[in-house]
Amino acid sequence: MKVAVLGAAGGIGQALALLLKLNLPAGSKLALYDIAPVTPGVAKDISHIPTDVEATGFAGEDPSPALEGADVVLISAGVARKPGMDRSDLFNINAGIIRNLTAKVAAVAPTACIGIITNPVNTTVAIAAEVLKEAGVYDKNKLFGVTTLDVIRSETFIAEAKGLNVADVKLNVIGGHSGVTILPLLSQVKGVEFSAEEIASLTHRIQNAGTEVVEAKAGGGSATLSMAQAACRFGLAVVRGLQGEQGVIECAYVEGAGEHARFFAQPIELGTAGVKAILPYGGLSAFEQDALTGMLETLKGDIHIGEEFVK
Ligand SMILES: NC(=O)c1ccc[n+]([C@@H]2O[C@H](COP(=O)([O-])OP(=O)(O)OC[C@H]3O[C@@H](n4cnc5c(N)ncnc54)[C@H](O)[C@@H]3O)[C@@H](O)[C@H]2O)c1
Ligand SMILES: O=C(O)C[C@H](O)C(=O)O
Repeated sequence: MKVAVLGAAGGIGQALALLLKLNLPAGSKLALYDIAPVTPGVAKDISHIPTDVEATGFAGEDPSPALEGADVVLISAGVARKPGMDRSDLFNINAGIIRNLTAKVAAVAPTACIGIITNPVNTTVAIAAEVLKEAGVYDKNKLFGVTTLDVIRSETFIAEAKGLNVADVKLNVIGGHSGVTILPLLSQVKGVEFSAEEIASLTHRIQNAGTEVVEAKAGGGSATLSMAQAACRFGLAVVRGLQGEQGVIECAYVEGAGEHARFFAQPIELGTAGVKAILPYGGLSAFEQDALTGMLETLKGDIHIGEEFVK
């Protein structure tokens, strides 16, 4: 199994590279690419860690050597928010980066599963899909917006608020990855009751958790370490599915049947060819139904911007 990380010298990329070096199955290959000249050094650095994962690093304008033979490509290349910015403010720079990198993936590793971390995810995934389509290699079962950070935040905040063992907290987070489009289904957490105030405040905290980190980092960027853990969890799930493990389930932002929007974050089962099945996300409370209805215009608008960018 070969996993490539594009944007590997960044805050997410370096931490993700470390986690993958520690956690990928024995015999895996890990290719790190970034425009930053330090990238071969990042690979050299983690290559001294004694695990059976071979790390190589590539810098410069061309990601092709990192992509050759890749089964999974995780993309975190691009700029991050500063206080006062929305994720959509990153579009002007990140849209072009995702377009160019996805075109390289289409040319060099056209059957790879691609996980997009770069913001604004609601839009960058639509850009990647259109680029892959233009290249004639789009497989909707192999393109994912990585929304796992919303899931791990939900698990953490709910466990803290209710005094639960975090390992016991399971829920789906559906919709997209920004503001009101992030919808944690708190009503599905087993064994706890939430008051209406708790539902409102926990939902708000999960939706604004990215901003919480951006403000706390005071101009030094956005979430990197928690994001790396989230991307590692998701990347390993994709690898486990590709290797034939049964019952591998995560939420991700994928193109499904389009009941709500072309792309929608929802629970999926991963298999040997990417998405094996889109799973039902379960019943919604009245609060969640309203929130779902209320987000759709924003989500569809974000997707439309991505589709138009490529046309
Ligand atoms: N999906 C999520 O939940 C989530 C969470 C956190 C951050 N993000 C997003 O991830 C992205 C990266 O965040 P970060 O904190 O790692 O930023 P960063 O600035 O620390 O790292 C970005 C890296 O991308 C590299 N880069 C830029 N253009 C490139 C290109 N064309 N090819 C290859 N590499 C390129 C830079 O050299 C840099 O090393 C941002 O867009 C951020 O908003 C998403
Ligand atoms: O908030 C950001 O800009 C980064 C990321 O999307 C996050 O949720 O932390």
